[in-house]
Amino acid sequence: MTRTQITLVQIDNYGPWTVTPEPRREVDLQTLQSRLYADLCQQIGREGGYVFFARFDNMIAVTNGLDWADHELIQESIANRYPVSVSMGIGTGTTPQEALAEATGVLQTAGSAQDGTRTEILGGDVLDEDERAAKGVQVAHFDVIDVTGTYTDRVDAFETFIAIEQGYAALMRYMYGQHDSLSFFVGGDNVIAVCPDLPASAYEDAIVHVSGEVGVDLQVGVGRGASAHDAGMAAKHALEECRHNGTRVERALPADD
Ligand SMILES: Nc1nc2c(ncn2[C@@H]2O[C@H](COP(=O)(O)OP(=O)(O)OP(=O)(O)O)[C@@H](O)[C@H]2O)c(=O)[nH]1
Repeated sequence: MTRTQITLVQIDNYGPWTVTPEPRREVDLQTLQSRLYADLCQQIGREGGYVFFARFDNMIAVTNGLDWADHELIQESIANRYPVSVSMGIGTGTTPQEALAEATGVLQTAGSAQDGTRTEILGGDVLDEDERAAKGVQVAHFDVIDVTGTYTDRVDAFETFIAIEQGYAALMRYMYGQHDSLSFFVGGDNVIAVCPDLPASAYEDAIVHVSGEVGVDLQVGVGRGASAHDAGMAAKHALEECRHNGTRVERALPADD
């Protein structure tokens, strides 16, 4: 059974900071946001976690391999090196949706994202040792079939961008609404969904739905592991199987599944 640990990372009091004492240069904000994201990717990734940029001021991480001390260290390191600090809410659940709702509740209960006195919150529950060792993360790596031949080499780059974003929007809504899964665009034509235990038919239905709604054709590899990294690598290999076999859905799940 999946048991996902999700960490919501929120930049403290960021809205007011972006306009104090006057609006800050947009390129500087973009640089700060992308550096902070890259930094978190590296720090969370070192422990096998994944972090997604989401809205950049709110980033969502799958942190099954990270304990309380790991979170504390990351938070301290960010505050020491950036002009902003971050708060972190941690939640766990049998679905990613449930875990994120819990993580969000931790920060919302502590106060507003735009409260200058609510800074560096660290709260919530982490998985216990047994749960951390279990293969509790399911990752589905979706990509567009032949994006290069259908879009990149044929149509205007902005038309391609719109098509990919529409596919992403249709997929993220479907996977969240139907399957309590959290899907994130990760670049190119790729979307990574963090999912609970789902049968192959759920992924097939999602692909049919997106194709019917916005005409974007997807394939998906699904993996399972003790960390997002392990599950994600298995998913990438399964996606290669799709390419090799010409199939839409391939799953690489542990033998005891
Ligand atoms: N983040 C991320 N991006 C990737 C990955 N693989 C490919 N990409 C991006 O996706 C783009 C398209 O690559 P592909 O999906 O291999 O190309 P394709 O034409 O759709 O080919 P098929 O997927 O084999 O149908 C690349 O230019 C990269 O930007 C990946 O594993 N992760």
